[in-house]
Amino acid sequence: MIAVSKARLLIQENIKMMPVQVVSLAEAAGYTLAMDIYAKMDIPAFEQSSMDGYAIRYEDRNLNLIPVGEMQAGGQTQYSLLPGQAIRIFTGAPLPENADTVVMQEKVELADGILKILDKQLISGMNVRPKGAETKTGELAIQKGCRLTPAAIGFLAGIGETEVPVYGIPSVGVVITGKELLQPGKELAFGQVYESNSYALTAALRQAQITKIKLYTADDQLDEVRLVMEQALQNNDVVLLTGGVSVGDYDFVVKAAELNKVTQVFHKIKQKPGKPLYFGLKGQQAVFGLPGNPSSVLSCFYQYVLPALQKMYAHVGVEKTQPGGLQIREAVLTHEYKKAAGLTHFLKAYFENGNVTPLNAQESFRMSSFAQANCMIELAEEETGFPAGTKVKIHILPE
Ligand SMILES: Nc1nc2c(c(=O)[nH]1)N[C@H]1C(S)=C(S)[C@@H](COP(=O)(O)OP(=O)(O)OC[C@H]3O[C@@H](n4cnc5c(N)ncnc54)[C@H](O)[C@@H]3O)O[C@H]1N2
Ligand code: MOO
Repeated sequence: MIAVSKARLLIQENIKMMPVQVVSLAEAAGYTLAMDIYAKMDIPAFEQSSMDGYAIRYEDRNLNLIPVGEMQAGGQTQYSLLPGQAIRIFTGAPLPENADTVVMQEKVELADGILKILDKQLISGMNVRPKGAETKTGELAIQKGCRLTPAAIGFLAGIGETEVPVYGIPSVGVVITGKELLQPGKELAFGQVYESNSYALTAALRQAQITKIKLYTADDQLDEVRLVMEQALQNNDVVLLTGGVSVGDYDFVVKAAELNKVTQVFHKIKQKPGKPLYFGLKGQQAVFGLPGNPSSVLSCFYQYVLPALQKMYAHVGVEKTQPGGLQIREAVLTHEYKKAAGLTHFLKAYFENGNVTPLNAQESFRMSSFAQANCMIELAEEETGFPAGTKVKIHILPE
């Protein structure tokens, strides 16, 4: 058995980033940019009005001006101002030649075809967006490693990009093992339990931007687990198995991984829940054997699988080595908590205003506390007593 810190390190050291691919901007949300993007053009591509009003020559501001035309956003006609002239202009329209300033329509007086400027605060260049104010041709527009948020995608579209190089987001095969499992909605026979791990994992994967998810099921027989794992490895970048990873006579995940030429990196961590967690590699593919108890599955997902996936698609920064995963904070324990030494404990807990309360029902077969939790408390392996008021490390669960 290895320590939690060692397991985290082994995952970070062994997980490799996904190859770079090009995706259309429309499909790019959530990906991480794999190359610097340089602006191909000046944006705005022309001097542009930022207000509805009148385009003028600043030096003419005290004259009686004659409006001689109109420029609408998208209009095709270009005007050239002569001294004493103005052009009616609208937000987004190109400035006429020789104009340098736009006066808001609220700050003019127009009577009998004569325009007077009333704006005492008017300064030269006011209400004009310079050409290239957003990006200049050849300039770095957005850096490699940026996450493609809605804002980043809008920015890239606005400077004329249509596709972007990104780190691929891994596809994930979820293999559910267990003879006792029944789909929810059907009537339970003796000894059966509702299959819930695939639901929790699929939801957690979707929350982590993973959309290519394939589900597989396998009975508790070595040959079947081996075969299904083989199929999952053929079709996915990452394979998550639940159940069958402990020491019982019907636990075949570790053996099946070996038969599939998956190299074990570790099996068993000094932690509760999720002690029998397995991690192996087949080339660049990662295999996680998640201990079957529903709460162990989700706990291991957040602590180990999520940081691994996030490293693969560079969610946590391209050149950086921080582990990713859940956001970590410190909080003050509201109630005393005791545990034995020897295992790191992850407790389902509720965090509010800097305080954290461990919830009831911490057993790994129970999900009711997890369903109410908004964080997990991490209690160190060798520590035993945690009086109320102790500062503890917490991991914030995604909403
Ligand atoms: N002698 C020992 N026994 C066990 C040990 C040990 O160290 N020595 N470790 C225990 C711990 S801790 C855990 S965690 C479990 C992990 O066992 P497995 O990964 O082999 O999981 P299973 O035995 O297949 O199932 C455990 C439990 O979870 C339920 N389960 C499984 N899959 C699902 C699913 N998809 N949906 C809902 N529930 C599921 C299953 O019915 C069992 O109740 O081993 C302990 N034993
Ligand atoms: O690791 Mo187990 O999850 O304690 O039941």
